[in-house]
Amino acid sequence: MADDGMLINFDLGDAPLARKAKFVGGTWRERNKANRQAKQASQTEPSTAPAKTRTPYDLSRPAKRLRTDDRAAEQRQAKTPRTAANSALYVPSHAIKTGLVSSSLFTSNPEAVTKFDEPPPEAAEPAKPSNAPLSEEAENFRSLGMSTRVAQHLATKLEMKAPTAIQKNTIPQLIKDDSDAFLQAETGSGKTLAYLLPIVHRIMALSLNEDSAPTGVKVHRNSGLFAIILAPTRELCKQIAAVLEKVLRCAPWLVCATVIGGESKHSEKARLRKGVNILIATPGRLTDHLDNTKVLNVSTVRWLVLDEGDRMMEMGFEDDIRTIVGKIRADNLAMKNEEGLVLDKALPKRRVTVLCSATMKMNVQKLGEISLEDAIHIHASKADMEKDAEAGSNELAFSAPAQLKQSCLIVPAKLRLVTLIALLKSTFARKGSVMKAIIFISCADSVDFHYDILKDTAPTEKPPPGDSETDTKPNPHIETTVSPAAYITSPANTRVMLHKLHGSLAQPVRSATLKAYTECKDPAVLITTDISSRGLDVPAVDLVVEYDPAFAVPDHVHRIGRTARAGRSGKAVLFLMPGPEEGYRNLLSSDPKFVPMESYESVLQKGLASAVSLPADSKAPETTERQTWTSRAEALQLHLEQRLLASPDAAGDEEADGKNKFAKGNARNSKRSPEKKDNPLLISARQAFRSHIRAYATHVKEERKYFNMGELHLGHMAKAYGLREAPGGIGSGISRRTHKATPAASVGKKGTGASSNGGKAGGKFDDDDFGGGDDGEAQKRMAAAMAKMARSMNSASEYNIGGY
Ligand SMILES: Nc1ncnc2c1ncn2[C@@H]1O[C@H](COP(=O)(O)OP(=O)(O)OP(=O)(O)O)[C@@H](O)[C@H]1O
Repeated sequence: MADDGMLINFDLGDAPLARKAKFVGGTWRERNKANRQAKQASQTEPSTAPAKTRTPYDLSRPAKRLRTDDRAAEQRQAKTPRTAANSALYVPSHAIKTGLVSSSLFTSNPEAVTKFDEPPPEAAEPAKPSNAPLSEEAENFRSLGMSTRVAQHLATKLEMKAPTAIQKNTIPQLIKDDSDAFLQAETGSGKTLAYLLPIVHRIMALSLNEDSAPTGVKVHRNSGLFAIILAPTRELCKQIAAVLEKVLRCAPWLVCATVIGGESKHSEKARLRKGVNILIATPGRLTDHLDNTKVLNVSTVRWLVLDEGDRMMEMGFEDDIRTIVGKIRADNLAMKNEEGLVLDKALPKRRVTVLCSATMKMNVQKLGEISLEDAIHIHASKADMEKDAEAGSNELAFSAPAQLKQSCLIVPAKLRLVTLIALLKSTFARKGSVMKAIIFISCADSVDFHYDILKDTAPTEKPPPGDSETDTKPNPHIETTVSPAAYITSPANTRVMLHKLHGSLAQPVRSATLKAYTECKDPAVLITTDISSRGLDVPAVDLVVEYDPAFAVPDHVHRIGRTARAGRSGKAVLFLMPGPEEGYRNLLSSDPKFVPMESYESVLQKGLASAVSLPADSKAPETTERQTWTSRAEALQLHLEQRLLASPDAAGDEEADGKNKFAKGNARNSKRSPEKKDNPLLISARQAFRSHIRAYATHVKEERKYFNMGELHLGHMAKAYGLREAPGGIGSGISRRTHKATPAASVGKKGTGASSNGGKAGGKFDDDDFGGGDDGEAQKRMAAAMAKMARSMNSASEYNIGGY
């Protein structure tokens, strides 16, 4: 037993606990006598043992004190009403009976080896935004070659008067030239409009000339499909479609549509039959339609855009993209041979492929080989171009927006959960300072657990927003994904709304939750997986917390890029643990000062400076104003652990009745009698812990020296899930080796969403769990196998399994 962190997992029984003193030296008789005397002394006068004989791992004092104090506290609680003053720590009687003793939060934690950086001086000039629109005087959309009609529409209806740097460099190029292009620019720099505007402009030019006078050619929805935009996720497709619809309001005769997984194929077919000019699709679903929907004619397609191309490759869409490119190429040729393109005066003479991403990886080059011919590489600035050239083709070349303030927080495993709560509490302490935050977590099970533990248990007086502003009826799709938060509220922000989003949720739930988060008028937190890391554009996001580090650096860049968009400010905090993980900071930036290191103590001190508001049905008293931040952190941790230990009836929602997926999974896998119900929160925590550990093993090969399974303290990590059980119990089957997942195992765990792999550490991984997992052929084969399975399942999510 290495330290007291592990002791949380033992049932200590009722016998007094004392560490046996070991006597060395002297004769056997003398040692025996000394042992006998020590035994007698410990039986009669346990408290008189000299303090110096206690080791840091001495169990006797805390165990005994806790239990006697708690018994007394229990009796007091029975007699007197509990108030904030009379007890800070409430321990339920069953916890006392089972003898569960929590290890101290602040002992035996590994020290950070890196020295903490001084906070940046207050007077420091804030960095100039690098992804903001340019000045109106210098540039406007008209001067880039856009028609007056579109430029005016952008300025008056969309409040976009000047282009961003990437738009300035891309729009004239794609209007005048028919070359393929690769757009690479920071997150939030307006890449979507950079490729959409030239397409819209050129399609509009078929029917309207420069002065918006009719050309005599009538274009309508049945004139042909001119552009296909592929994106990796349904959410991103919907978002691109929403931007395009706004732009097309100035050309209502043009129609766009989406074909994405999770939607009714029947209604998608009906829409395609009616006619569509610009189609936004996920690759899997488009391939499906190309195979099965005769009415989908791609012979007139002049643009193919691959948005977030690197992500699509990671997700195993390579074959789909090859099929799509091949089909368009073949149909274009057939069309040309037959009658030639009638409408091709304003349209490109050849099919133009545009590749678009904030991050460039080797797999993008592969994608380029499949789809691009002599592509022009378009950057936002000359500096970016030079940086990219310097980095060379084998290097990762990307950076975060200059105005984005990054920091990393070195938090020992045991303290992770309380530190997260403290960070969020101080984030929402002032009204209006932060409106929206996103917390990235490695896997869906862990998202579920953190949502469950952080949400308030009180029935909401005001229902979460429905589908429209006037809709006062609660939206059933968000019943289990949107809730007011406990713990992180403050007197200034008494209502902070909590949202959860991951790929294992049904599509209507995903869409409704994202909408609720985007439109939420209260301060809002989104707890999510990497499903939200790409492309998601919610301008009001002020803070991104990477509670679990990304599986690969490019994913980190996309995650933090959800804030500081289009010139706005933003902050990103990365949680790392003391030890090898500290080295990861150097990977994020060649200048470590760029990502300053903060101490968790300061976060706890700030966040727990005032009392924490506990969930409405909590039996524990509020933490008191008189407590110090350390005792408040301990009380909070104890309270969280006790919530997991409460009887299912006390936890008491429908989950306890077996409706909860975790409860079901537990009943299936548990060796105990199925009647014995566990608290659903405890089941959720165990499941989340297992999945977290498995996810930890899937960091990309180059980064595993920082995220080393061998260095992970399972007992300490369990505490971050409020668990007191032995890692041997909750983590059984977890291998400390980082090994490549096999397709079969992966598919199994994906498919079931619970531990279905023969009692091994199961758990629901999220969409992206394999995105950054393992390298090489095995990874690719796995992704391809899963993509194939998704297609054969037909209903399978485009995003739900590594491929989609
Ligand atoms: N010219 C402009 N003026 C003002 N705002 C703009 C302009 N162009 C784009 N935006 C806004 O900038 C935000 C980011 O745009 P967009 O989502 O296209 O960025 P992106 O570069 O694709 O980011 P990511 O790489 O994260 O997907 C959006 O809210 C968009 O409305």
